[in-house]
Amino acid sequence: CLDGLECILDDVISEMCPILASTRSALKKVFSCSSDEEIGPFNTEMVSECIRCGRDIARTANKRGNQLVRNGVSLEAYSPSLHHFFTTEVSKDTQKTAQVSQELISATKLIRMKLCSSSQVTPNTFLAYLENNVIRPHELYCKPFSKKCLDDKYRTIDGTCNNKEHPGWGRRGAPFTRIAVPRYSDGIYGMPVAKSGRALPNPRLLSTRIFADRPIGSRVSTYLNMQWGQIVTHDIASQAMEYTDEGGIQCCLGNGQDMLPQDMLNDKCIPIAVPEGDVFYRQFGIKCLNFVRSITTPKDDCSLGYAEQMNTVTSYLDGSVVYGSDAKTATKLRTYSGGRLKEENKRQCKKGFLPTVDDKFATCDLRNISHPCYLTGDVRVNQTPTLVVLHTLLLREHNRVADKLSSMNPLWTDEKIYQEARKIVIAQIQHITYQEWLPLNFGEAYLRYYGISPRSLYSRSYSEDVNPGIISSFTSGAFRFLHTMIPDSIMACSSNYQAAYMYKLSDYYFNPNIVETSKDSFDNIVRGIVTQPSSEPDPFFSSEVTNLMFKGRDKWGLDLIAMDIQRGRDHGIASYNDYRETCGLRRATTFQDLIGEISQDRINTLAQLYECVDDIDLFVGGALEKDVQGSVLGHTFQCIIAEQFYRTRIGDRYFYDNGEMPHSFTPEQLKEIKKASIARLICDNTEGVKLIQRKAFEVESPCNPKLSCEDYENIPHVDLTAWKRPKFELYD
Ligand code: HEM
Ligand SMILES: [Ca+2]
Repeated sequence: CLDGLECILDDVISEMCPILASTRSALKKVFSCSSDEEIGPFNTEMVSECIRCGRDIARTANKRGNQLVRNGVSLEAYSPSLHHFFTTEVSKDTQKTAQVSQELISATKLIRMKLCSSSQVTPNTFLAYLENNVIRPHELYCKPFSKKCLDDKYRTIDGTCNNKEHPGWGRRGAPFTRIAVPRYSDGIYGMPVAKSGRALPNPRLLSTRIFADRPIGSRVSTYLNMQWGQIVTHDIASQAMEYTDEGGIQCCLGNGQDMLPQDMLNDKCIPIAVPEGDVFYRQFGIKCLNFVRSITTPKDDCSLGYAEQMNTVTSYLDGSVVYGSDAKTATKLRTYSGGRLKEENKRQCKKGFLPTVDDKFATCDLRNISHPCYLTGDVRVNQTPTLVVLHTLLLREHNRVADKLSSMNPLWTDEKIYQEARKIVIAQIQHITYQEWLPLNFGEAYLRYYGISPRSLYSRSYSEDVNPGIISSFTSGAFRFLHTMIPDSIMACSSNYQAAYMYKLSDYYFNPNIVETSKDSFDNIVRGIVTQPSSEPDPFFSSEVTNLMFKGRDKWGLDLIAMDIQRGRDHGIASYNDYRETCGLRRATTFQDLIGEISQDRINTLAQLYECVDDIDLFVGGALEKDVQGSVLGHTFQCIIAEQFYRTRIGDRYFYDNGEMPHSFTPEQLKEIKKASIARLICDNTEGVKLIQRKAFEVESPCNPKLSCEDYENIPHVDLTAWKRPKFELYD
């Protein structure tokens, strides 16, 4: 803490709003209001004044951001950084909420500074005080979340009211949750720094020095296994980047030729500098990679405190990738006839494709207006053609189920069929994830340990006390490690699985046209993803994502791994060492203490790059740990991911096998749902895929041979006659 008003003002201004000279006078008022004695720990007048001033600062910053874009500091067409913004869709209401949270963050910083400058309160005491003593602004300014819930038989679209005691838990727009105290440099929102106060190692340097490319295919898992992981991710988590009214935010000069000078920099910018000796980027003269902070959201009770980032989709594994996380999207996707979702027919294919998005060029990198660009429940759908394939399979499954239900129950309304089909598709997604996907990747033992292994029939483990919200270190740390499973290319196979064609991933980001170039394209890609191995889950990542991600017409793209590290810092994720403790390992005091979990050569590399063992980023330390037996992960990531999938299941009142609830499936129905598999989903929703291995997340082998889709003994189907009701039975 500093003495003297001018000194304090300089400190505040440089930390919070480096270029907002206009806020100086507003700040002056806050900092000169009263004498030390009068202030007391939390004088309400002072708090209101700080909230007012925080609001002014955040609003001025926002206006300035818009102005910068209008003045031409904007993203270039077809650039990787513009494509990155294709994955962010911020609705007006989201933007408003995010803005209020920025105002509260500014207010929190002001109060902390004011107390620090005038009393013995240290930043830590202040934060501890805030944890225990809720301070919040007037309800007219930020209204705590509340909702009256009906006793609903079906899930809401936005996730509210799943938990009746806490109707906001798991909803679209909820804050990510935390299992360790954040490491913001100022305790509130500042980008983390090393223990010494110096900068943490450059994320691009860490990416190239530790995670360089070594393309090895997995001997166990297929491309489909990786692709399902991404679908699961997109169902439960989506952070969005800060946005201006005028579009995305540019943080680099030109297309990355240099860092932007301070006076042209949006305060949400945290660009990644490309180090001098970078062999890849420097050949193209690229010195700066665009990177923008995630939007934040007020806590459910609107209280002041450190920044929390917003999850813009429902945290439940509830098919939001198919149906949307908000009413407007959900409505747009429905036909309102026969319970069906919209689909389009293409090239004499009997099965439908996803509908076309309203503004193709704002969402896809198309070379040609006739190329497809799709609309579904999640904005990231067009990121890769294989992601489109999975979305399409799920859309087709919904309509297949809806058609069957409606032909068996001709009196059912559109709404009834839609909701029942939705419930069945969600149940299948949950079953495939918990029965097939999690055990393959993380081992049966952990599912047993956490009490979330499949039950013979019903489970009764729902707990109202478990918050199903997505844990920040899960989504901005641990789960991103599975980026290691992304292969270089996408394989397409002909009908006899013989001839194959490889497409480079980087040629098809946001350009999914290869799924419908010919009548057979879709099925060819499906055969490819069940045949092609995923990349080996090791600490090496494909240069298709570390150098070329979202490459448009340039020769270079972004670095996903540098972004994973930077995003972890943006969200204030606690350090690797903190998570060792959270997860029951001994805290390391020297680099050498890591020897139980990390090999000696990797410890040496870490020691060269980081100043202190406490500085290691969660993503980096976790990625280097030796695998736990039966899992693709080390101890720390396993612990975080296990905790998340426990919460996602136990905290979901509508989880598909929950028994004794008004909305529970009948025993006959549940038995059928439990026959679902990813192999059957593919067989039922493609035209020309006639053969598939029973365990389609695993590569073909003598123990897992390709079988006929008509082999109902080994690849059973979900018999929907369990949903046939007596002809004149009435329904709500
Ligand atoms: C070709 C495949 C994939 C691509 C191109 C891709 C790309 C991306 C990108 C661009 C982001 C946002 C980066 C940021 O701004 O911070 C991201 C986030 C993420 N990815 Fe991937 N990813 C892929 C596959 C996967 C897979 C297989 C998994 C896990 C099984 C995964 C897990 C995640 C998670 C957890 C996040 C954070 C989600 C959020 O909170 O918004 N991704 N990925
Ligand atoms: Ca969801």
